[in-house]
Amino acid sequence: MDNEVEQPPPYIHIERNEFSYRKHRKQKEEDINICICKYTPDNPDSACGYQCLNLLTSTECTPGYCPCGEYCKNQRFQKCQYAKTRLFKTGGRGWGLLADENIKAGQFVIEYCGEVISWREAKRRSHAYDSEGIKDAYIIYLNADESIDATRKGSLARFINHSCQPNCETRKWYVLGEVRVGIFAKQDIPVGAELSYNYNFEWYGGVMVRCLCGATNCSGFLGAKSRGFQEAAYVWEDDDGRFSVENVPLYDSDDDEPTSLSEAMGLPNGRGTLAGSSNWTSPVSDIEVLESVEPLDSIPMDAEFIDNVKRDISTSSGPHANQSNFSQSTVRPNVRGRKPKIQARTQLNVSLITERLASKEAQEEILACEETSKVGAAQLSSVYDEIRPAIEEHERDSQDSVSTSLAEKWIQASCLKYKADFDLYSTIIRNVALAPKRARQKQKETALVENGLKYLEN
Ligand SMILES: C[S@@+](CC[C@H](N)C(=O)[O-])C[C@H]1O[C@@H](n2cnc3c(N)ncnc32)[C@H](O)[C@@H]1O
Repeated sequence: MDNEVEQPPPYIHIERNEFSYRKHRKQKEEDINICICKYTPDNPDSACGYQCLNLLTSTECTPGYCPCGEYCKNQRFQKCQYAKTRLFKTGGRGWGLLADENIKAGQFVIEYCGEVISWREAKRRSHAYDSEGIKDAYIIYLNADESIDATRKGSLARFINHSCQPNCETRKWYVLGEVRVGIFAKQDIPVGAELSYNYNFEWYGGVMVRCLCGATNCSGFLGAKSRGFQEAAYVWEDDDGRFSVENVPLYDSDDDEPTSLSEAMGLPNGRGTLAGSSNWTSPVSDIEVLESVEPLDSIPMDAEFIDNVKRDISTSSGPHANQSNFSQSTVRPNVRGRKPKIQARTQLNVSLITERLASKEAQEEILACEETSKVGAAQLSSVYDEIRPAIEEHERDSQDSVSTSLAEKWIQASCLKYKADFDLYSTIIRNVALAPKRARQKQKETALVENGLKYLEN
């Protein structure tokens, strides 16, 4: 009889994050938040229950400082107060974790432990794991500078799979001066149900994985919304029954077969041709192309912008340059003989755009928006100056450690600045797109005046 029970690939089990590239931060006394809870035996919830100020700000109480002492219930990460879970083998998604007891909505399930590493190291390791053939990704985002890597060392949380309709979520908590990531139940989870959360972390290149979560709103691939996903093209079934993807094209055509290299290069037997050839018809509409008009991003913010635009775009030419404001998308030959990828690169109709942006109305409108944008930028930079000491004190370039009121100020200033920038760009686009309407309106007005004069003459 075969007594061997299948086990997941080996890893080192830890229940505390490990710090190899830097030391664990020591919590300074002045940084310790002390709540005002009081333990009373007849009301156990009084000991750092749902009204605890620390709990409400996702901060664990510090032992020795909490007024509730040993009764404090707000030290779940420190005391590893996890829900009961169990490993199991899924169909097609490797190992997974399931609830081994009923879990209540909002309950802390488990901490995502691993090695705390810098973003640079995360990127390096991710590529290294990829080339070592490690298919499962265990690196998650911690903050602007750091990640947690549970590939070699981690807690059971490393086995929780992704779902586009998850029953858990990740939450960040401050514990003794460090940020830690916990998995929390989003809803009541019955015993035996698989635990899942949405992998909202940046997918560092490498192979893409087809999502097998089965949710109706499934986005198709793990990390489908990440930047890394844009690079990729093929779905294959691995030996272990998992689907992986390499080089997924940005568009989804009705026939997904690979094209030959000659097709991809636009040679005579191919359907597509490189930009500039009259055979190619772009499936990308003008509206879609508008979203990615690159030169508009780089229009300088001063009164001489028209001249600069003229200079910047005077070199663009092409067969379609005089047909519309934004002409053909270009096609990048795919070196691996796959379908050509449509790139939303555009060529501009130079004279038309210059003419439209040169109108007095356009200039006035754009300059006014530019002014608002400058005010927004100045406000943002002054708020940043306020925040800087707090950031420097905490030796990290994030707003994790500033007060809520300052963070709110920062958010308001950022929104103002983004809105001003948006207004500026949309004004430029509107002036390019709507100028003919304005011209027609003027013609109409002139005609009305002329007709009126004629009427009076008669
Ligand atoms: C953090 S690990 C989860 C545990 C993993 N299943 C294991 O066996 O160790 C993430 C990896 O699990 C697999 N995975 C997780 N969720 C998936 C899903 N919804 N569909 C397909 N594969 C999934 C992918 O290979 C992914 O890189």
